[in-house]
Amino acid sequence: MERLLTIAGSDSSGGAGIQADLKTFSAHEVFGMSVITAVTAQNTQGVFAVQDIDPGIIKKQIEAIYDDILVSAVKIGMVSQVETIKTIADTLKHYNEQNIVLDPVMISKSGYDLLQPDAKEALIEHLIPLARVITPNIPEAEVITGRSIKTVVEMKEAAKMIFEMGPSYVLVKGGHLEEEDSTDLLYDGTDFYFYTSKRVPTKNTHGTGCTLSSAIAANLGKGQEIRDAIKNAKDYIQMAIEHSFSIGKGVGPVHHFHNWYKA
Ligand SMILES: Nc1ncnc2c1ncn2[C@@H]1O[C@H](COP(=O)(O)OP(=O)(O)O)[C@@H](O)[C@H]1O
Ligand SMILES: Cc1ncc(COP(=O)(O)OP(=O)(O)O)c(N)n1
Repeated sequence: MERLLTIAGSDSSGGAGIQADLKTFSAHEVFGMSVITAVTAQNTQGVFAVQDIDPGIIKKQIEAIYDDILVSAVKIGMVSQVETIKTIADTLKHYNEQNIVLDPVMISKSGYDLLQPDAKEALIEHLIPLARVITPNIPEAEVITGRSIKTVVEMKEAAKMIFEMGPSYVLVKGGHLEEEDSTDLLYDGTDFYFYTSKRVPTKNTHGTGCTLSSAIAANLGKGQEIRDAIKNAKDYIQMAIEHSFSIGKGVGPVHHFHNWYKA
């Protein structure tokens, strides 16, 4: 069985972060493992506090896994601070990990800084070059490139700029563009590929980015080619959003299907 690792933060409400990643891995019938970078106190209404995990313990968690278990692919989510980023990058380089999906988590939908503003440069310098695929949403792509993105043409320009930072592929997600469809675009350094789905009219989109990146990692871990991995992950997130639901008073979580592709 494929062995998938998520390196990310914990979401106490279970909709995003490590919890969403592990649910996604289970739904894809791969074995999930986790390295926790931070513990957040959050629910459907917002993020209220963050406790970063000591970088030494983050390193030990990664070593404990790699010294014992062959990892099929890794998803990286919330990395919080400069020392966390450097530690993850150095340790994954030590183990020569190539199959990395980087979700450059920066600000929660409720507006909380999940990446400290002074850590942006470290993310660009140390983690982006290691990524097989990076999956920024539009606000994240704007921060990384320093450019405003309001159109598909601007999404393409941003993808090109981010590609120059060293990942093998860039997937700019279009969930934040207010259009009838939700279109993500992949850039491989030469061509653009579009992944379009009908926008689901729901407020319950907590954890969409985490789920999509984990599904891509699971598919890559199974040996799928990048374009199939993204197409299948996009189908998964579409179904998960279509079946999202309200818990609590705010933005509810997406639903994770087991055996969804056999349904
Ligand atoms: N309302 C929606 N209907 C259908 N797909 C959506 C919707 N909102 C987001 N998506 C899709 O979910 C994934 C995550 O998108 P996005 O919201 O851009 O990222 P993030 O969750 O990181 O902010 C993308 O594939 C995007 O196209
Ligand atoms: C611990 C943790 N990690 C990541 C996120 C961001 O999740 P995302 O799916 O990108 O979007 P929102 O959940 O913020 O809607 C998070 N909230 N918590």
